Amino acid sequence: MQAIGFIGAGNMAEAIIRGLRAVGISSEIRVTNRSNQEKLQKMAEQYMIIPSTLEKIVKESEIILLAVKPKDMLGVLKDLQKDLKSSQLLITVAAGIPLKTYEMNLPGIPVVRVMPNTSSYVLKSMTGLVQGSVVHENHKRMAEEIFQAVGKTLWITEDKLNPLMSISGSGPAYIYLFTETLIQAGVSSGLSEVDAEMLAKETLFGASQMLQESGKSPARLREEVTSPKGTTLAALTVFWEKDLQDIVTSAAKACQDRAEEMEREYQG
Ligand SMILES: NC(=O)C1=CN([C@@H]2O[C@H](COP(=O)(O)OP(=O)(O)OC[C@H]3O[C@@H](n4cnc5c(N)ncnc54)[C@H](O)[C@@H]3O)[C@@H](O)[C@H]2O)C=CC1
Ligand SMILES: O=C(O)[C@@H]1CCC=N1
Repeated sequence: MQAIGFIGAGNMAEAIIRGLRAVGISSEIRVTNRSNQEKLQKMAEQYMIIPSTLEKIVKESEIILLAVKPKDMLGVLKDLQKDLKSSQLLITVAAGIPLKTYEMNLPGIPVVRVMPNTSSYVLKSMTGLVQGSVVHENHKRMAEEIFQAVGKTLWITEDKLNPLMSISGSGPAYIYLFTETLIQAGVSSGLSEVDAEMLAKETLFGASQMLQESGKSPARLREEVTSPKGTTLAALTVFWEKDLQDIVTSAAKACQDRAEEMEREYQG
């Protein structure tokens, strides 16, 4: 894999870098971070990254991966305008910034817009990828190589990226919230916090593995837990009566609406 430079060393950058090193990718990885230089030093020790500056990253990386918050992106694009070359590939993980913003600010530079998730950390990301207008097959292969190393990938069109984000990009947070509420339910029923946490987490791990390995659909797996007139049915009936489907659909829609709002804000 070519030399990669990360601009931004937050949660998402660390998850990807950790994943790349975990699968044995030994390419040069340069990283710059505006805040928290201690974190950069720690990452140098843990993942053999080279703490760097934006200027050096532009000089020495074939792939530049933008991992700053959307509000900081326009500033970074301005900083990149002078020295970036069309032989370099730009990959952005930012939510809510359309491809045209990158292409207007950096004409002629190939850009791939991606939406991974933080499970890159454990090589289980689900990453959506969208190709920009000057992206060739070799650029697609370069982007795919990074994200296939840290999980599964799916090429889609840009109009589907916000729907994808509302499922797999933000989705881990929904699962963590559900886990938190399950732990709290256990505590409310009299279990200790420690026991409730172990029960909820192990249940989530087991169910995830069943989804992955059993070859059965989620509906079929649910039915196998649910005895007629039994305890599970009593619990599921509460989810249905309170319209869990409506809650989840509305949450995914809110996620997409916010992304669209950001896209209007950041299209400059
Ligand atoms: N956290 C997540 O689950 C996901 C995040 N994303 C996207 O990833 C991007 C980063 O998100 P997080 O890692 O969660 O944010 P974060 O806040 O943890 O990290 C961003 C980092 O960028 C640094 N930074 C800001 N401006 C900079 C500059 N000019 N030069 C160098 N470093 C700079 C900050 O100091 C910070 O450490 C966002 O655009 C977000 O939309 C995408 C998918 C999932
Ligand atoms: O919350 C956010 O905006 C980012 C995008 C997907 C996950 N986290």
